[in-house]
Amino acid sequence: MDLRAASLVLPGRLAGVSLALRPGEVTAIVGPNGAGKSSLLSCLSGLLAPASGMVTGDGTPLDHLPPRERARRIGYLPQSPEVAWDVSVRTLVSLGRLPWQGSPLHRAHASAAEDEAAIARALAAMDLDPLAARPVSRLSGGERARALAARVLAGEPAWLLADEPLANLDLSHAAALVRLLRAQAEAGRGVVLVLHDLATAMNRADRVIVLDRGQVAADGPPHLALDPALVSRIWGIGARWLGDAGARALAVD
Ligand SMILES: Nc1ncnc2c1ncn2[C@@H]1O[C@H](COP(=O)(O)OP(=O)(O)OP(=O)(O)O)[C@@H](O)[C@H]1O
Repeated sequence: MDLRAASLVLPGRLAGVSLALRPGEVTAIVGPNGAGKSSLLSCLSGLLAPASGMVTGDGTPLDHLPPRERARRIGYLPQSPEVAWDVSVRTLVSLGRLPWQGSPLHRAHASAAEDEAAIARALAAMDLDPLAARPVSRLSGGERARALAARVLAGEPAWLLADEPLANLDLSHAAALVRLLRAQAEAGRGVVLVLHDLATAMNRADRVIVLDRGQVAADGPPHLALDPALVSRIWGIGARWLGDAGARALAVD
């Protein structure tokens, strides 16, 4: 499924954003605080309705899809997800399978074995096996972030939309999550990440969208979208890229 945004407007947040996102790629959305990144990701997930404009998946407006079908297609990890109940990590992750559960006669119904296998894959991918029985209230901030990411991964959606998924992770878990998301894209899924770390966007994304004051300021391959002159202008800093392709670092004055 492709994912398209047409002229999205949310007063004070998005000022006419149009994008065509492709599966099989890691797309990074970057921009200063308040640029509209989270608002755009919420609209792309179908959870926030724009005042005008439309988001479509393969030409179908997202609000025409039944909620479970939309959830099977689009997994969304918000910036500060709430955990409503103090369940175990395993139970939290298993909630990611809800979109696949329903009547056994339903076309998209998953068997219990498929659910178990997806939950096991997500727990292992986020290095949560030793914590699976632990109540969520007794996790560190980064462990909780990994559990919430695993919940989304367990749903095995066609699109993974994640708002600053690396923010609370240590270096090795952040690197593991980036590798996993790249592998998901290589397997044909769509991956869209809001990132603050421009070096991760430069080195690990296939495409970078720079948002500024609710508008797309640049959109393209990382080395073009993250041109130092544009970075300097939009973030209001002196910026230079150092090092070789794939391992660039941003030097900020
Ligand atoms: N629920 C809301 N209602 C109205 N305005 C909002 C709401 N949430 C955010 N805003 C405003 O919309 C603009 C864009 O916010 P958004 O959270 O999308 O930015 P962002 O780029 O994700 O920022 P950050 O990097 O700080 O997370 C900001 O000016 C913000 O103050």
